[in-house]
Amino acid sequence: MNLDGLNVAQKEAVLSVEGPILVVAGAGSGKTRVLTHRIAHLIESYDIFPSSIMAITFTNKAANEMKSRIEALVGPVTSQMWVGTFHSLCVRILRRDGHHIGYSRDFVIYDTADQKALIKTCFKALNLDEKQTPIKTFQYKISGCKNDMVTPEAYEINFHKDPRERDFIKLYKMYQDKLKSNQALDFDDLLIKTIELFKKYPEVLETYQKKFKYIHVDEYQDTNKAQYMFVRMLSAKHRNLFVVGDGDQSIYKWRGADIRNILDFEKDYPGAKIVKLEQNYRSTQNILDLANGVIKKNPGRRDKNLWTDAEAGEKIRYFQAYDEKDEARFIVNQIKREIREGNFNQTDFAILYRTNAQSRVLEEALNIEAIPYKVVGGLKFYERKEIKDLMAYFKLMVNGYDDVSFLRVINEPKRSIGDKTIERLNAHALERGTSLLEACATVHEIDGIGGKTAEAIAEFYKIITGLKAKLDTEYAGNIFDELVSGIKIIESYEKERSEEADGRIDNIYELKTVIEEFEKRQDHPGLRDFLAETTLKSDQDNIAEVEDGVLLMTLHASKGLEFPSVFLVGLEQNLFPSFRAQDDMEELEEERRLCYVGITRAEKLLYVTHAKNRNHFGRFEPRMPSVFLNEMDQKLIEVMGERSLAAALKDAKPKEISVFDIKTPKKNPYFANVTQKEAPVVEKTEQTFAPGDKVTHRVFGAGMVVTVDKVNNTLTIVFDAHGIKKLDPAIAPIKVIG
Ligand SMILES: Nc1ncnc2c1ncn2[C@@H]1O[C@H](COP(=O)(O)OP(=O)(O)OP(=O)(O)O)[C@@H](O)[C@H]1O
Ligand SMILES: [Mg+2]
Repeated sequence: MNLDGLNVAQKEAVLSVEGPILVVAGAGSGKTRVLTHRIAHLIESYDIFPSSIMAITFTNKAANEMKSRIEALVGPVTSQMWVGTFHSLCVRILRRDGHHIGYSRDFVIYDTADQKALIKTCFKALNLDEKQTPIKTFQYKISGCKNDMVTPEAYEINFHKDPRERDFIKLYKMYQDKLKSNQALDFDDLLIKTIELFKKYPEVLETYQKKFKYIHVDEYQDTNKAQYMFVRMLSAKHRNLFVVGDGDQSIYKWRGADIRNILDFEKDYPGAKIVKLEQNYRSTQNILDLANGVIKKNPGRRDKNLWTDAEAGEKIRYFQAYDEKDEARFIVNQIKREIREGNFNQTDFAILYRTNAQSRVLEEALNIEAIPYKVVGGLKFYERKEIKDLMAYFKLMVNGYDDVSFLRVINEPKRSIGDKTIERLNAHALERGTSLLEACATVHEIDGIGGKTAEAIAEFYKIITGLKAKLDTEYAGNIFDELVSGIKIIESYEKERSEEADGRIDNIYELKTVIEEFEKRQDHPGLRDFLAETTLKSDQDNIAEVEDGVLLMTLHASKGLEFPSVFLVGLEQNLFPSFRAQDDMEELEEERRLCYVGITRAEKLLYVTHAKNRNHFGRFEPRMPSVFLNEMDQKLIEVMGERSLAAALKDAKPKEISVFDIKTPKKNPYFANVTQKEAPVVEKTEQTFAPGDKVTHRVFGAGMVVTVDKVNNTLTIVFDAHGIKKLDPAIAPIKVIG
């Protein structure tokens, strides 16, 4: 096999055939390339059967990419290898051998929606109240347990004394039983059950161990406990495990990824060969220097200095925008200019942001200039669930006959209105020849709908018709506010306390911003007009969406990918780094790794932008530049706008942008309601903490202290909905609750 396209260190890795091997290296140093070449080399030079090779990665996109890279090297035999995501490989194993542990080969896989429906059934059976604990909370908790391989039984042993955990224990057990009796597995189970199979049936494990003589894992730094176990068991016999990763790119702690898997590789696999790659083939030296400078600020990492043969390249282009629209306009103008000057094609650009809600303004700016774009791994703004729901409310206000919109929102957020009730309402409407909405007016006359359900429907009717009456007199922004508070949609997402729900809340406020901006351009209250305009616009959006457009995606979705020109946008405190990092060092370090991932996606040109003000939660607020901007070497930066980075940072008084100085976390509007309900939180306290203490944190909610480290002054706390965190008790807004 031709190894010309590899450097010395890469060759060393590719030519290592036996034993455990870890390739640990920074971004763009060819880890994925080494992994695919190694597989090709095994086949071509050692006549290894393709069917004895396994290669694992994290996303379907990455798996397909890997397959085609291998295929380009060795041709169609690729199809005999097992190349896939952890989940897809486990499915294959369970289809063949799941019968040992009671699963037929036709088991079904439950996606998140199915999973939710099943949890709901369990809620009913156990008489649990969805309003008290949202289904999502338990859904995340189950997933968290499974990622850490904690069974219901194990959970019970640890937490049975805690009365607040009893419901969860019952639910988790019932959920597992029902999955089993439905012959169903959820995503997390795919791994868990495979491991269970291997543990209970060593002879089954042995056949796979014998079959897979060579196992490969890309992005090893993001494996969680279950994935780690899976790999460990499979490779135990031959010990030919080849993993590649970069501790600096571990960005999935919130999904249970454990960076220690990579740090401990030598310990876990004695005699392992470690190969380090230092030459980067992706980016210019300026881009690399910037990345190195930022990631260096993370303590406790092994320093590695990426270098490149490539030229210094363009400087990093910095722009401070007046607000998010100005930022979007700047980006679009730059894209247009670069294309016009023949430097890049439209497919060469990627815009990376921290939160999904940021895409809206960017999409709009691209639309105005008719630049085709594609939102990768996510939905366009107007296709997102919460936005569609609110738009359906508006449609229903404008047109009470719109039964489709009615059905979309009658039980959204949850009002305990089930299929039976809908059938009865429908029959009632048919009988009277009215719309479903009108049928609600006389809900108390319908047989079989009574009590709370009837009240909920009556309330729904009241809200819609009440707002309908104001459509021509009241400003759309106010109607929006009344609707959102009337249906309690924010509260319902707040209760979930998950990243996903936080994103949805962001989007809801973003919609308010859109509405208010629209209205500013009108001389009359304009919800009707707004609705008409956006419906048209979102149709046009579809026209603009093409495969070869500008790419928009979150930083998380960009891992492993590369683009000639990258915009890293919204570099502002409490956005990137996220507000979650404001009093949590570990979160901040994870955000910094995310920043490193973002910077290192760029090949030739990198822009970093931030806005001085931003519409956020429906308010126009001043923003502080991100602490990461402060960490960027200004010598590498070229100022694009009127204001230099130095000036922006000076204005913001460096003190204010150092997260280390923040003692009192700013109140976060997400949690405004939650905070009000809780007892006042003592900020700086003389409280003492002991392992086992139940605590509540203003942002992360309820949790339990696991360890108290007096030397470093940190507490390790397991939060119900946010996993394990290390916090400084002097800074974090925590309170012992008994
Ligand atoms: N020896 C080499 N000669 C030429 N190009 C190379 C070489 N090694 C890697 N490359 C190219 O450099 C780019 C980055 O490689 P690759 O994606 O494998 O890096 P990586 O370490 O997996 O990055 P990440 O950490 O971002 O996943 C790719 O375009 C790859 O083809
Ligand atoms: Mg890679």
